[in-house]
Amino acid sequence: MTTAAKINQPAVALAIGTVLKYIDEDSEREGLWNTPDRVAEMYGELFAGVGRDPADEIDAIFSEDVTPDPVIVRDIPFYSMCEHHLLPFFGHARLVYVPHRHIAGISKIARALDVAARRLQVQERLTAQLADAVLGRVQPLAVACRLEAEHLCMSMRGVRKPGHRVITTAARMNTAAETADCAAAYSRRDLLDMLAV
Ligand SMILES: Nc1nc2c(ncn2[C@@H]2O[C@H](COP(=O)(O)OP(=O)(O)OP(=O)(O)O)[C@@H](O)[C@H]2O)c(=O)[nH]1
Ligand SMILES: [Zn+2]
Repeated sequence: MTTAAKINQPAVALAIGTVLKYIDEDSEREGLWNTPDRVAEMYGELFAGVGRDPADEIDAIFSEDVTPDPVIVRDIPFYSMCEHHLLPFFGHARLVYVPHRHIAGISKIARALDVAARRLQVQERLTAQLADAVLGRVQPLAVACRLEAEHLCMSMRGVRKPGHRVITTAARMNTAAETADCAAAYSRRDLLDMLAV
């Protein structure tokens, strides 16, 4: 189990205070008095996944009722932070996995997504980290994820395209010797097709 890296809130608050001094014409005004501390506390929440392994969240694994029939979880909301602009990107995730010897507690998949999302991210890496967490911990025959999101750095600034959607996918086959043949029954395309509807 990895230990979460707690952000240094006093140091972050100090830095935010400096930023405020340079971006506001009157950074001493009442409305901003507590802003550095508030933002530091908020960053503690938004970046609570730093130093944690998303796979550790998948700690309810069951060995009964396992059949190799695909399990699909869809429309799990997530919020993450773009590492280029420190602005949110947010949307919904879908995941399909084909059980082998285990099924996962479904809420644990959403927890793994949250841990991976609560750090500075790009959407592609977030998608891959979720697929890898399920592959590593549940050891299914195959798993695929699809994330659909809007990036505020593309909506409220820069190219200014509000309402756009970015779709990223990650598919993983279990290549362990005992599962390779069964996993081969599913192609990446099969899995991604299941997530497209
Ligand atoms: N692939 C990928 N790109 C991202 C993600 N989030 C933001 N970006 C992009 O990262 C790029 C950074 O480009 P730069 O040219 O360095 O930054 P910029 O001048 O602010 O770019 P613009 O956003 O085009 O104004 C932009 O094209 C963003 O759209 C992400 O999750 N995945
Ligand atoms: Zn960005």
